[in-house]
Amino acid sequence: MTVLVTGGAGYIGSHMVLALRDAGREVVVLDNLSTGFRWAVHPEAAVVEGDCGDEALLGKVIREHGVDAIVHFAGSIVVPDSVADPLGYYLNNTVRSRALIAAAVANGVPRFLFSSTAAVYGDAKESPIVETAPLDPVSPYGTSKLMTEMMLRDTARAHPLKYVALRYFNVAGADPAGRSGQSSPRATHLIKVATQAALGERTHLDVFGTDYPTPDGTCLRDYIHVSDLARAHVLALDHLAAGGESAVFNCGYGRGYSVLEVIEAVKRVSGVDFPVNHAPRRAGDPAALVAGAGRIRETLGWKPELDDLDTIVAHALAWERNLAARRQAAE
Ligand SMILES: NC(=O)c1ccc[n+]([C@@H]2O[C@H](COP(=O)([O-])OP(=O)(O)OC[C@H]3O[C@@H](n4cnc5c(N)ncnc54)[C@H](O)[C@@H]3O)[C@@H](O)[C@H]2O)c1
Ligand SMILES: O=c1ccn([C@@H]2O[C@H](COP(=O)(O)OP(=O)(O)O[C@H]3O[C@H](CO)[C@@H](O)[C@H](O)[C@H]3O)[C@@H](O)[C@H]2O)c(=O)[nH]1
Repeated sequence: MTVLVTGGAGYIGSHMVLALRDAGREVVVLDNLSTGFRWAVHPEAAVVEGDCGDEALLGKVIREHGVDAIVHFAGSIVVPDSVADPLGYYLNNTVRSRALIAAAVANGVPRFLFSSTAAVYGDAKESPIVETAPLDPVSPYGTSKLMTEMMLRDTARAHPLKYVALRYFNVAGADPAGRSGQSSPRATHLIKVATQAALGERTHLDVFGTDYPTPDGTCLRDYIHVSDLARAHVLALDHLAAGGESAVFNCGYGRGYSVLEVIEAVKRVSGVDFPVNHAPRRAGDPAALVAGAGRIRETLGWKPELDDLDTIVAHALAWERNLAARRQAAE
């Protein structure tokens, strides 16, 4: 079984490649390296530099490598950018996903995993949010992902293709063995930015909004360790290979931490008291996003191994130090 991983040079995709290689699977990565890094890909995985919307290239890769499962991470991920450039997001996340699904069907690939997001729920009225909650994205990013979920649902009804859509909550941390991590210098994610502040790479951290209807006034999020998330994907592939039905799963631990709690954790773990400013709310931030996380445990037997905020922060910090050392070595 060869698994095609689109976006395998990116943050989450590179951890999936590690998990697949750790499980002894053959892997081919397709990535256009727009935000990913070739060095982030496990050395035993094949790498094709190209676009996941290029149907001719996809057909060639699928046939040459004998691909029988596709895991689709490639996409654009910054919510405010999607508000400024909706058509760019619909092109990269929706139109190109359509091409990839079409190539899967045309070449008889039977299994497909898709990186979806908690953003498909929008401003959820309930917390925790279960998979059957209303789908009402408030950003083009969320809509672009929901449209792909719908394409997969309809395609799976018409063709012999089974799929799993995994709706990630807030992905954080880094490979415990230090082989990969969040490497984009422009990343906007809270834990990444806070570790950069702890290491003096940023002067301070802004807290976007302190007047939310939450216990301390800052937003609640469900932070899931990237390596636990990658293992969930391996189990989802096993589920489909064993004849399991197409499904949609939330990926989170089912517990929310506030922005201030995360900052405290980064200060505690790093031992550095960096400056924190209170700033206005950021557009499009829901107050609370916490996963109803039962379905994935019951269906896939997924058991988190790294469900601990300090562990997530410690691994993120270790990776940030690793990146700093790489930069120094390159100078
Ligand atoms: N990071 C999160 O918290 C989070 C949360 C929910 C969902 N997701 C989803 O997970 C997936 C991976 O996110 P990430 O955080 O690893 O982001 P990332 O930017 O690190 O990875 C995306 C990868 O896809 C590649 N890529 C982008 N467009 C491409 C294209 N058209 N053809 C080929 N390659 C392309 C990039 O070069 C990069 O390597 C995305 O689909 C994202 O929407 C991420
Ligand atoms: O410098 C910062 C960065 C973030 N935040 C806050 O921290 C929380 C988390 O923000 P961030 O880490 O940027 O993640 P989200 O905006 O929650 O989005 C992530 O998680 C979503 C699912 O929950 C996914 O859909 C998105 O792709 C992914 O980027 C939010 O309240 C932000 O306002 C700050 O206060 N200061």
